[in-house]
Amino acid sequence: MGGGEERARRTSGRRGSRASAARVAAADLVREVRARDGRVKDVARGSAALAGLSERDRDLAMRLACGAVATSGRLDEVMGSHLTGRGHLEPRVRDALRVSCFELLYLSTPASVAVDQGVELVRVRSPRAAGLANAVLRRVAEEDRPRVEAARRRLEGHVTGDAAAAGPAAAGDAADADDLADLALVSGLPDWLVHELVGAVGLPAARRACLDELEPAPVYVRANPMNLSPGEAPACLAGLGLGPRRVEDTDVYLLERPGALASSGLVQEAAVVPADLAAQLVALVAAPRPGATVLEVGQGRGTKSLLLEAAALACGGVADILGVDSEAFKCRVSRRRMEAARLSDHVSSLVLDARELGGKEAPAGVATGYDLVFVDAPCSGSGTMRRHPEIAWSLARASVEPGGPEGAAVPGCSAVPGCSAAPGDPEGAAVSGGPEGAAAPGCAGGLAPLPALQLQILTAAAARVRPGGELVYATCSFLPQENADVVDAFLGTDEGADFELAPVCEAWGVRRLGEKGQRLLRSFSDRGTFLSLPGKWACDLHFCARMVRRGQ
Ligand SMILES: C[S@@+](CC[C@H](N)C(=O)[O-])C[C@H]1O[C@@H](n2cnc3c(N)ncnc32)[C@H](O)[C@@H]1O
Repeated sequence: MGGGEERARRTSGRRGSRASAARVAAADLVREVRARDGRVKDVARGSAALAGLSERDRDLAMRLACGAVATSGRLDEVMGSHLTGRGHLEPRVRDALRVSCFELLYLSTPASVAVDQGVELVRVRSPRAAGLANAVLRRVAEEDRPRVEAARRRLEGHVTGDAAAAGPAAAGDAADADDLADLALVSGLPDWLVHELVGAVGLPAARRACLDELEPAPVYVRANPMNLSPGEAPACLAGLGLGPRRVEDTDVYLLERPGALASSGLVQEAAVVPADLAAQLVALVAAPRPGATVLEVGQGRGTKSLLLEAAALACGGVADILGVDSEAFKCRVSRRRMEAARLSDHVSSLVLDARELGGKEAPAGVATGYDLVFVDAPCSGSGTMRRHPEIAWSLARASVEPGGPEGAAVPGCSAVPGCSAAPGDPEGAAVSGGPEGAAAPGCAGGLAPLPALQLQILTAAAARVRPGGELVYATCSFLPQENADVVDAFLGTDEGADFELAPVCEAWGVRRLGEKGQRLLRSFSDRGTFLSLPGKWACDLHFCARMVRRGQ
């Protein structure tokens, strides 16, 4: 913070109030995310202001910063409607106003407190903008907050079956313009993503997802059997006060009080693997048998490798996994994690562009045929926006929808005009470089750039499945363009003609679950593929499809 801002902060308490440390930290985070075009979590990790706060204030600062980023476009629209004729907002003033506008619209803070704090927060940034902030925030409190509250009540009415609260549009599952407007207002998502969400999961599930969208994401863990026996996990988690709740009869636990997980050392020691329930279930669909050979494509920092091994170990023994990823630093992180997990003899990492996996000859270090090839594809991350709030308003529609405006694309489509930028992928859809001249085949064939890259990776990886072996394709996106469309396009290629779709519920790792776990999986399985939806268990939206290569 500059000296001017510090002076302004010291003198800001005109009527005895001053901006709270949590709100100042939130506005700092929002500014940093904008200035660095970064991710909230990465910026938060290095934030001294955040580190100096109490746990309660840190939680509030994170809630405000994540919310202000997740709803930024919606907040600008609301604020913009009260700014007409009032001139241009300096970016640092806009950052502070977004934080306060989010608090007014989406948190239960009394309006008078949120407005007063908002004015003081803006005064810290720019004393002369305090009057403008006062005028805008008062109108947001009087006009927009009641609109959001009413929309929320209607959505809750639909979800709980309270027809009086739901209002006249209660009947039927087809979304009309009022439904879409309510969903957009309550979730803060861009209109196009709301539209896509309803198309992908249906109106009832979209309502639940939109109601949850701005709540803190739940924390799920499962034990790494190499360091903590699954039988001892519940007592260990409960003893630390984490409030574990078992998900049906799986080995996955929801932590009802996850606050102490970070300081418990369990994650650093690789005793437990934190990952959303959806990711944990995808790993069960892809679970390798003990002793199986596995090629994991898009290994990233190794979370799924740990989950795949946990599933194999729970059934008697380790699998042999080779993970490939185009990002060298992720491979380094993954190797470190496997050492901590005592799995480095069984899981290795290779820096490789997966598009090089195709053809008769396998690249150096890669075997010719694997029992299982698991493609954890680079994707938009649209199913994980609760955890990665910057995705919602930075994801370029044209990167996932064919025929969109030029310029929104992913590297690897570089041979195709307009393919040069990257979408807002939490796990690096943006790959640097790529094999010489490797155009994404689908780019020219009607797929948008990101699905085209996914198809190219899936097709190349499929070449490494042995006859009779399995190919699992997964994304953390709900967009059909990245999911079923890619799988359908793959099955239509020469390589794909050798594969047939196999129901996820018949996967070995799923059949080994008890009745309740299998029922949970079945509830997420539509036409044989998997798409997780928020319901009894809050979770991200992930997709996976399982395919088997013909022959033995
Ligand atoms: C969804 S993330 C994988 C997450 C990872 N499996 C985990 O559980 O931590 C997709 C990964 O694909 C990698 N990736 C993107 N393009 C790639 C390519 N052409 N070849 C190999 N990996 C790629 C990204 O670096 C990213 O780590």
